[in-house]
Amino acid sequence: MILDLDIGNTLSKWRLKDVDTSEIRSRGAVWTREEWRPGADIPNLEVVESVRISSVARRAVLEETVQLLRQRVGAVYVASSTPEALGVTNGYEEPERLGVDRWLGVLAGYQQVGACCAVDCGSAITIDFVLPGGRHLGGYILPGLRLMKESLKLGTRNVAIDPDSEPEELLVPGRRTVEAVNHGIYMAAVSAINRVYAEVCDSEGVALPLMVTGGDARVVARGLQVPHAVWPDMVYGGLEACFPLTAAERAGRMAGAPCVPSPVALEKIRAGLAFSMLL
Ligand SMILES: Nc1ncnc2c1ncn2[C@@H]1O[C@H](COP(=O)(O)OP(=O)(O)OP(=O)(O)O)[C@@H](O)[C@H]1O
Ligand SMILES: CC(C)(CO)[C@@H](O)C(=O)NCCC(=O)O
Ligand SMILES: [K+]
Repeated sequence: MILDLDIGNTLSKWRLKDVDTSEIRSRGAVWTREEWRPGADIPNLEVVESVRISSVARRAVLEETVQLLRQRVGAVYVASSTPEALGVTNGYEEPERLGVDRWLGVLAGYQQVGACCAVDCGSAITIDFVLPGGRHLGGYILPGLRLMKESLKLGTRNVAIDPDSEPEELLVPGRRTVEAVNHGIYMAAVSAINRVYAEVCDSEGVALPLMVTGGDARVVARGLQVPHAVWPDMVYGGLEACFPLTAAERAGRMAGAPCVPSPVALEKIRAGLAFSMLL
């Protein structure tokens, strides 16, 4: 079994993947600040042969995790942001400073569709771009839905946006504090992504496929105006592409990779942008 670990700022997600069949056997999540110690929420390490890790947590968290896993598991692979990988060149001035979850998302996206826009809606919302030919441009970081809400300190932190609500409901003026906050932060996230996507496609002269991942991907994606795919396992896809272990992975197939719709024509994106500038 392969253990894939995605250690985020809030949650550490894991999944167990069968080396022989490439099937996902189980999944779970634990709070990142908690100790990585076997228990109900932790996979059984007895069955694990290799571990692949993406971590954006404090260095100490990763070090402790790796140290513990090395005692029990044959092979431990830790992903890092590099100047170049799998045909993509990292757009950061200091490539190693690009969050590795962003880098893995970009690599997965490029492997799946080539040039693209990769959005991660987690503790932070990140928006990254790769052009045809593999040049990563860099991207944008804004607070995630939860962080925006907590920073307001209006007593609404425990009332989450219902992930099943329709974007139309979420965009009307709120008539209670909790509604005003939820609708406000939803509007902030969704309109930032719509705008940044259009601006970058316009200035680079290319319509890009769009992929969305992270804990808030589903609800945020519903407010996006252009074709897109939700890809919950996008970061894991990057781990698979960097450290292929199964036959399917060696053939370039990532588990759970979605069918990504073609983007709308660049003229349409430009027309939408021109229209929003008039408002
Ligand atoms: N059970 C949950 N616990 C915490 N957050 C959740 C949960 N379910 C959904 N979320 C939402 O998911 C977001 C966290 O997403 P994700 O799990 O992708 O975070 P993360 O990986 O810790 O983030 P990052 O990688 O940006 O640090 C939160 O903003 C929250 O709104
Ligand atoms: C932005 C986050 C927190 C998103 O998970 C992560 O990618 C990170 O810690 N990045 C380092 C800073 C950067 O990417 O520029
Ligand atoms: K993440």
